Amino acid sequence: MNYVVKSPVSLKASIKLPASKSICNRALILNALSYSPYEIRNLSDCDDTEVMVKALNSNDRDFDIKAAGTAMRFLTAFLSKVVGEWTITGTQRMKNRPIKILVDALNALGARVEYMEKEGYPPLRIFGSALQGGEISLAGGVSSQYISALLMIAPLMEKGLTLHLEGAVISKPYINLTLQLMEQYGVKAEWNGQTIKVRPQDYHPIPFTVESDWSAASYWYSMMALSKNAEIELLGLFKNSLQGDAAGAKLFAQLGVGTTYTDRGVILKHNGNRTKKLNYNFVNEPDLAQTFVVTCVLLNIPFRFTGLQSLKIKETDRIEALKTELRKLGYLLTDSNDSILEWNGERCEPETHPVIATYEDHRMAMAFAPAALILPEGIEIADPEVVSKSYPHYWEDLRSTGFQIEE
Ligand SMILES: O=C(O)C1=C[C@@H](OP(=O)(O)O)[C@@H](O)[C@H](O)C1
Ligand SMILES: C=C(OP(=O)(O)O)C(=O)O
Repeated sequence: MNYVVKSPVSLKASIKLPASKSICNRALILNALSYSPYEIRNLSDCDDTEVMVKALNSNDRDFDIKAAGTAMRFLTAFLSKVVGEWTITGTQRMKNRPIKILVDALNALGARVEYMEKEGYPPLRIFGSALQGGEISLAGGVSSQYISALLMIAPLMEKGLTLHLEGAVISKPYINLTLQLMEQYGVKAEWNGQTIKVRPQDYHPIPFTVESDWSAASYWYSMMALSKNAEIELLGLFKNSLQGDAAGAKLFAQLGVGTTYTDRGVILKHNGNRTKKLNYNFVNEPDLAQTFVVTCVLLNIPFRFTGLQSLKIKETDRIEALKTELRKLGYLLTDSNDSILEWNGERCEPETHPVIATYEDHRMAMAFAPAALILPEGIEIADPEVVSKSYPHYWEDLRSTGFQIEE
């Protein structure tokens, strides 16, 4: 199925964004580890959180977490300390997303995790037992989710855990998010330079409410940047958010979108500033990269984005996907070093009837939809249901604000 998305005459929106799946999936693990009697409030109904809820509440021994990176990594660590024999698998893409760094770390800490198919990749067979813990080194430049996964189970290891992170550490705000949430559940860690230390401790259950998702907010910021006449309010976002992607607000200020914080969320307004070129290192906010790439070309703002090394192992190779799909709209992007994407205004003939492929990647669909505000014919998006990974109500929210969406 494809959707053709067409612009509303004017865009007036007050949107209740989905809850952050990163926070939901951590809170679910921490609730389980603290034997919490409390139900998490404002839990997302997105796929990535649903697979986690299902796994944690089932009596099965075999889990399919579909396309959820956090669920794959967090549950692998979690299950390795729950006595029993478990298997965990996911989509075809998940079977090609590396997990060796985490598996090696767990095995070095006393776990027994084996590959069921290809060495280094899911599916996995996990023989859960009490974990000894101790001191290990692991690469910090592939995915922070391995580190978050280990940290959450660390206080329950017999000797605790000392993690030496090797090389540059990517997606650091997600590690901070993990540590902050652990602290809310009563566990302290120390992070000095390249070393994170967690002593043996118990978690304490707390009532917990999940914030709205700053990554999801970015698509509405993009719509604001691309429309002449719009009023957009986004509910449930906080200035002092635990989420690294809250940094998107500052960055969008350079693309003409100002943010006013209220006691119920944010109000977006045009601020009259637009940079001539945007240079930015996305190493801390990889999930915002697609939003900014698409928004910049449509605003005709050249850019040089670095720190994109993790994009190749996400839901799809996002660097390739962006280049291929923007070429259909007449924009020629250049990549280098597997981590840099640039555009200096290079154009080519656009396709007459472009259809944006989404590669089972929610962010491809969500980042391209705002193009409807600029392209006279609207924008056609293939397999639009992919948004359910993090934002199941995305198309309903667009419709509610006047976008026309036809199959
Ligand atoms: O820990 C998390 O919740 C996440 C960490 C990031 O992954 P990497 O650490 O693999 O970059 C991010 O891209 C993902 O959407 C969610
Ligand atoms: C990369 C993402 O998710 P994950 O790695 O958790 O599958 C994402 O949501 O953009």
